[in-house]
Amino acid sequence: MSNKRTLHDFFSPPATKKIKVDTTTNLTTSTCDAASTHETYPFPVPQPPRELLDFLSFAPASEPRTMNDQLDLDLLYFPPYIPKEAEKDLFLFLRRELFFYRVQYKIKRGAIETQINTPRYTTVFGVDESSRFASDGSLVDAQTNRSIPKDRYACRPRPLPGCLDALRQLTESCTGETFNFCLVNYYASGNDSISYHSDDERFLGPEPAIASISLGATRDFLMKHKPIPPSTIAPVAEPRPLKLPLASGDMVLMRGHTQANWLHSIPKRKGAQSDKGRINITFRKTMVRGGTENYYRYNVGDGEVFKWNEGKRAMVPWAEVEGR
Ligand SMILES: O=C(O)CCC(=O)C(=O)O
Ligand SMILES: [Fe+2]
Repeated sequence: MSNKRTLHDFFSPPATKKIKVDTTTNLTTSTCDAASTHETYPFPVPQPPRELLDFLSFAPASEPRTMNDQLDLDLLYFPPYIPKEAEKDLFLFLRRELFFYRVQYKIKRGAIETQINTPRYTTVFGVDESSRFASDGSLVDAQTNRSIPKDRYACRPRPLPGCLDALRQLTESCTGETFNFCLVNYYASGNDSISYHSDDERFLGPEPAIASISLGATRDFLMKHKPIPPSTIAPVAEPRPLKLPLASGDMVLMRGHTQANWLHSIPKRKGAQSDKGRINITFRKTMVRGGTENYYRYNVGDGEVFKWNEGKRAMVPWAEVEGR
């Protein structure tokens, strides 16, 4: 669990090579100071300032606590993971520079259709294991390296911008896991939330590892075991619910049997810090196409783009900002 390669190395071009900016595809690779662009991005995402990257490369900022003393629970908790010197600037940078969505969709149960308004801002980057992004930003088949068939995806997968890809690399080296997706949540206030769920979709494989980084306002992360049928009660203590008050810079790695057996949530919150925003970044590994479709549908959707507005101190529709 060490991180010998610095983020400086990651962003610096190799000494012998010239930075190559591909003008035909509107994509710059993340090895230089140029902003990350892609035909699917509404606007470019700049690289973080050098000092921020320097501090980030000292992650993890603490030794992790293993939490596996309960039935099916397997967590690594880093309080904190992001160094103190970087946590606030990273929060401000990501809130200011990323594009977000407020996804709405309908679910049908029997004859009843319900409108769901996702109670937080979301955005997502990445593609499942069947494909990868070539250096020109196009998608190629992971096995053959040939362009993917046009109908492989109904959605339009987006590569991780340099800032999130640097965090991904760091997190891979700190956890020994590998990730191909990055989901970002922005909770604008204590009124935004995520209800109890588990990230146990089949497209993540049998024992998915999910690294979850918190920035900004402290929010309670609640966990509870899924109901255990009475007949299968094992001769172990009944699992107790957990409450982790996740502070800015903390990371929780959920792995092993956790997703299959535990639910987690960020409930609405009143009082302390409830007027402050919080960013959550999760890194995951999606095995098949269905996962890519699912993540873009529920984290980008087809609604308008939001961007942080410093004057209004709020996410506002990007079209409004641009005067389009
Ligand atoms: O915001 C968090 O800490 C949790 C987010 C989460 O559970 C998810 O995106 O699946
Ligand atoms: Fe989750």
